[in-house]
Amino acid sequence: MTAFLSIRNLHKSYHGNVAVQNVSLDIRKGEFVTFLGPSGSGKSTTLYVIAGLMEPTGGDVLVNGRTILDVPSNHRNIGMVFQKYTLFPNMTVRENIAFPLVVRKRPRDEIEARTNEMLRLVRMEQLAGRYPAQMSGGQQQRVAIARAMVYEPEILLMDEPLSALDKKLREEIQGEIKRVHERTGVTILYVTHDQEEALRLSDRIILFNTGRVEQIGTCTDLYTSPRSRFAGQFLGNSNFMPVEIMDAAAGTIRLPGGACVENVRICDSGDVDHPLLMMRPEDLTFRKAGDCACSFDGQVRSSYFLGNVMNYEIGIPGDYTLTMRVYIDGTEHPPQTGDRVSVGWLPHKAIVFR
Ligand SMILES: Nc1ncnc2c1ncn2[C@@H]1O[C@H](COP(=O)(O)OP(=O)(O)OP(=O)(O)O)[C@@H](O)[C@H]1O
Repeated sequence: MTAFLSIRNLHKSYHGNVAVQNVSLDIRKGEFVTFLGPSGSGKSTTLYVIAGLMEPTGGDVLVNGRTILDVPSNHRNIGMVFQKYTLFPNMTVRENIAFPLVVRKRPRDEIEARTNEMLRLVRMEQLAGRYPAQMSGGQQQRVAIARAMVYEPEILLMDEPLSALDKKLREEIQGEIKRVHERTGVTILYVTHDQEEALRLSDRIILFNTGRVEQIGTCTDLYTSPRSRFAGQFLGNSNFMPVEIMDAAAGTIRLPGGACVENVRICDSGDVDHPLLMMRPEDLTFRKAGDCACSFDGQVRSSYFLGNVMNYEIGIPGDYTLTMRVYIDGTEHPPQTGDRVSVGWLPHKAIVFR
């Protein structure tokens, strides 16, 4: 991979408390990369170091192979959009967007042309004369994006830009951000703790956990091949169950009830004390009793309807509960609470972390 932006062994402590440790990553030009992880995992700190708003304790940040740590923040050619709307309240939409060019003393006609282009890009031409207080949160964030992009930065950093918006508006602006990315080809680094948002927007996700990079990959990589319990748990829903590994090479495990199963993927994760089997809720299906070696006999504890799928909680021996997501096509009678069922699963889709 030809790296456009590289981070090498980044380290940051605040008064002796480690916030980011040993973070290294490479980002291609034009990529949309999301920093995903729980609160306090070091996502924002990493972003601020790239922006030049914070100095690292160790490590390097390179663009096209050259360090940018000695370049002041305002000369880094990096745009930034924050969670809180940071528009100037006494300026109109048009004046807000034009501001970075005015500060850079660009010629009048260029300012005019670029500002119009940005107003079109975020579809705010109709509201160009409004003041921030006269607009919704979503509209203000679109203006903030236009203002960050007006001087054509090579990199756009976004720190939870949509977390103050409601779900519907968030989805609308996600579409808008995708469009800006496709039209301009700008490299975007996007911080969020919302897994759905990360899946919807990113080319690749960088998963953070306690100041370290836990896993880097495409959305499907991370979902189908998590490398740790943390990754499997953070992205998507999963069922976990302690098992015994009988033969790691053949992927043979023994389930709590004593049954043995082959062909399970075994993964060295480093974040479990005991081998743990992970199964995604949508990889479980109802079977007729006894027709599959890989099945659990259980009883429906509860269920609820989610539009086109049913979510089931199934109690199985050993006091475990499996969560299932089953597609409902309307032609069959789905099991009801209290029904005895057999839950089938596919070993090759399951993972054991050890
Ligand atoms: N200015 C600061 N002074 C001291 N500690 C800080 C400071 N900023 C962040 N931290 C600490 O550094 C760690 C990483 O914080 P950071 O904000 O980078 O995480 P984050 O993943 O972006 O979390 P969030 O989603 O809550 O913003 C946390 O433990 C946090 O408490």
